[in-house]
Amino acid sequence: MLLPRINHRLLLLRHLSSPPPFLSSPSSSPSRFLSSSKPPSPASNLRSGVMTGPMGVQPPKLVFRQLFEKESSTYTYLLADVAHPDKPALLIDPVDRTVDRDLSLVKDLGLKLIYAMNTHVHADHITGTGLIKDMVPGVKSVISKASHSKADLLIEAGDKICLGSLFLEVRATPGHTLGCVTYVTGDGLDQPYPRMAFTGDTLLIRGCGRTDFQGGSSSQLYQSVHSQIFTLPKDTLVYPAHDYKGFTVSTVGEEMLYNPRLTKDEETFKSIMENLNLPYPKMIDVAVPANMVCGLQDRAAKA
Ligand SMILES: N[C@@H](CCC(=O)N[C@@H](CSS)C(=O)NCC(=O)O)C(=O)O
Repeated sequence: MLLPRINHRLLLLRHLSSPPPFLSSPSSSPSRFLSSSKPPSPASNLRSGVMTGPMGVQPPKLVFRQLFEKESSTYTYLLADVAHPDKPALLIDPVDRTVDRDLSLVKDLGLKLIYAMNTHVHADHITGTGLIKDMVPGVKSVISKASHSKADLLIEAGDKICLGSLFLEVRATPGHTLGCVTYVTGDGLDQPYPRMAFTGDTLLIRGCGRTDFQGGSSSQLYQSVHSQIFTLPKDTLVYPAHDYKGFTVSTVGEEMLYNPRLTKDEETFKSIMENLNLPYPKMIDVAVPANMVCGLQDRAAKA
């Protein structure tokens, strides 16, 4: 069967100097969100996992699912633009063990998976991006250039990853690892509201990623969170790559108030991080080399 060809140069807009047409219209200025006489209510934005725009009058566009892998307590996220004829979709931080489940959901929802993305080189599980590439022809694996890993698309801060008419901004948030990034949904009237930040292991709910291996640095993580995440609107939803306590989602405002590590000054934060005394992840020696090639461990060994 012939699959439609997708021009990935059009989908990945590097260091966009001027906003795309839909953002340049005066009606899409962020101040319109504030000046709306009818403020958005949660009910108007979230219906059965489908988000609409801030006024609740736009056709639903984003299909969003949070999926859990219980052995590593990892969250995988599925996003799709269902208003686009192709229904393009992407997965953030898929896990090898749950690829079948994730792909079957993609199929059930009639989506066309185009990207399998990582927020960073994981140390506790093997990414599903390699398996997904094998199972779904045409899917591109994505990871940051700063991770020094192999993938089809090596992204950098400022890149925009387009998904139909939705897009994700890339923010560099090193600290847990050198190459950690946070993907943030776009800013604009036709983008999901509130914005959503996929923080990987940089910012966890009431916690943060450890900084004691893989080029980690507590001072870098502190700066990353404060400059790249805590500067987002306070109602931005925070979706981490892990949760060990049963939380599913937080907001920037909530973490700015209640995160027990990141509400402290930098020196106190560093001391907290130096004294975590966490055992190394059980799979670190297998997971890191595999994830440096986006999980294509068998192929890399054979090559
Ligand atoms: N026990 C797990 C690993 C737990 C762990 O170290 N989690 C990491 C993220 S995965 S590398 C982390 O940063 N934790 C921060 C924290 O405060 O818990 C295993 O053996 O896999």
